[in-house]
Amino acid sequence: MAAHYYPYCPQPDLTVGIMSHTDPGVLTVLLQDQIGGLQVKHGEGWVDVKPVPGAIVINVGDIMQILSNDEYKSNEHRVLANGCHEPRISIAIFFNPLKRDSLFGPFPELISPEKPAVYREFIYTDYIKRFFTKELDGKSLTNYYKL
Ligand SMILES: O=C(O)CCC(=O)C(=O)O
Ligand SMILES: [Fe+2]
Repeated sequence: MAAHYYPYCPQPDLTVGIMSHTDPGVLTVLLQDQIGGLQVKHGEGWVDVKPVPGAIVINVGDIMQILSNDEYKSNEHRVLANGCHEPRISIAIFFNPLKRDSLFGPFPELISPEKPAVYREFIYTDYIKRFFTKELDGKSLTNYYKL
């Protein structure tokens, strides 16, 4: 779980809240307050994920993309710097695999001659180490494991 606190930024055009990234796990459940600033990539552009009172945001993570052999796609998202005069708060709960020493890769049921495996297998511990030693930079984690 992560609790994010985005203080007021007097020059929001000069920086960002969180750089563009995808979440590495299976799914993320995100609760944001009413301030706004979360955006999701759509094509080459960015779309505001407007706060809806009582609603949660579900992000598909990279491991879901890999396990599903690209049936589900992890979504690139970012948070703008907060130009509002009150802080923004969000809480993210990350659902991650428990068996960290096991091999991960596309489910065999989702591999066929028509749809070969898109990703090679790997140990989750190595994968998560890679995530924490790189910058937040869009879809580089899934791209790294592509065949
Ligand atoms: O603060 C937000 O709305 C997003 C946070 C986020 O992307 C994350 O924790 O991975
Ligand atoms: Fe995220």
